[in-house]
Amino acid sequence: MKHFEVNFDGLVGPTHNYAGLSFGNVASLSNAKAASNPRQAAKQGLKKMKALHDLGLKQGVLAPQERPDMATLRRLGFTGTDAQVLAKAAKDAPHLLAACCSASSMWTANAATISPSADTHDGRVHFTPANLTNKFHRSLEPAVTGRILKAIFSDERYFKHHKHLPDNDHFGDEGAANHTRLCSQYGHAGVELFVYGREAFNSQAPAPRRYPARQTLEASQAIARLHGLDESNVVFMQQNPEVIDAGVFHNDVISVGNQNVLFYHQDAFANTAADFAEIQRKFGEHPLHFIEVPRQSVSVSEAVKTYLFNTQIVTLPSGHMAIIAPTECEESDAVSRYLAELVEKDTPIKEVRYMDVKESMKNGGGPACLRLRVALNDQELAAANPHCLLDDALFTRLNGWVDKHYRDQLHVADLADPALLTESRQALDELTQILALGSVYPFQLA
Ligand SMILES: N=C(N)NCCC[C@H](NC(=O)CCC(=O)O)C(=O)O
Repeated sequence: MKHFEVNFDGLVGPTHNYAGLSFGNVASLSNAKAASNPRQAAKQGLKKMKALHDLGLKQGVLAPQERPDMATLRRLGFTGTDAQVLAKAAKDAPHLLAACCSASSMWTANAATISPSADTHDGRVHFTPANLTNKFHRSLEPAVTGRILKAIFSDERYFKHHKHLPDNDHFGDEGAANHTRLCSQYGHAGVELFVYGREAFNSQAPAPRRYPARQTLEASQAIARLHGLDESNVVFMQQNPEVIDAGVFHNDVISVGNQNVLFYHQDAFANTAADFAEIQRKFGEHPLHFIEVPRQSVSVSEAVKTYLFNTQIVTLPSGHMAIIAPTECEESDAVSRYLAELVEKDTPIKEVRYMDVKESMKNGGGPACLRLRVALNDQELAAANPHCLLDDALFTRLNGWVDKHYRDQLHVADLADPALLTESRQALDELTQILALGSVYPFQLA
């Protein structure tokens, strides 16, 4: 049996904008109210997907959410026609309108946590959408995320879908951004690392003071239980609260793993020595590479600025690993020097590829935020919706679809434009046909 890691990248939605919605996310706040370019953002994302496909990797596409989220605006008390709802929200509560227009579902690392069949008790692939409770605009995502995942992974013989955790900060869950899996081969049982920011039911435990810890230990434990993971294959690790306060709002901004490599910053974790000893013990005999980046080489603030750790480490068909980094890393002397040295060292990482995802980066989303990893064997892959797997034809078709429907400039003031709602719904209606998703959006189900 063959095994693959399939990266499902989020397609950037037509309302991509900079609204400064994410307290604790430095880029989101510093670019608040800047003009965005949704067309370019979507094309940058597609280009990254195509580049990974061309490297010989399996690449999937996840559809964006319906925005503006009219159902939520109505639930919050705005009434009348769609145009009236938008106008009233823009006048009385522009912050709510912005939240209901965010294209944040593009960062599919936050869509869900996924455990491959080799790790779970029932031998199925388990999916739990993230509740994203810490940010209102993101808390609007899980129901539709669940529907989209079910439309791709529908065969119950292979796939098990759970409901997102209770919508409360005690169970704040940010999905795969705080979850990494180490393994010798994708199809072999691995060690799943769950990294959390605070303990919700223990006020004595360490926690950040300035910025929120979005993921709780209790949420991570619940996911491990739901997915039927064996205690001997799971490690719960606390993120260093000081780095959360320095702008590391998800663990994937300070560490990334792939197969037998864990690449991380010296300051990433609260209890590095004890946690790594547990990982090593649970991982067994196979060689494991802990690649630590010392703060003398790259400071935490440089890592946050450049997203050195929000890189994708991928295993190429040759067996070597490549690191897919944002161009911001190339533009930093310290980081580009570090990466040039890294590929010469005795580790599996042998090449660096820089990708331009600047439209996403300005909201704090790097290459790794834009993808959700799903490890599948060949039977599971054959059972997944083939229309969501990228090939040259789908790449060309999606580029044409973006050209047809997307604006090349969007200001926060444009979010109330009723034409944007019509354009977005037309685009998404066509997209569900291209990706053969059926009806997944509220406007399609109404
Ligand atoms: N690290 C990972 N995996 N994902 C990055 C998510 C970025 C996202 N930004 C935003 O939601 C900003 C939207 C705005 O401000 O308009 C967030 O903070 O949740």
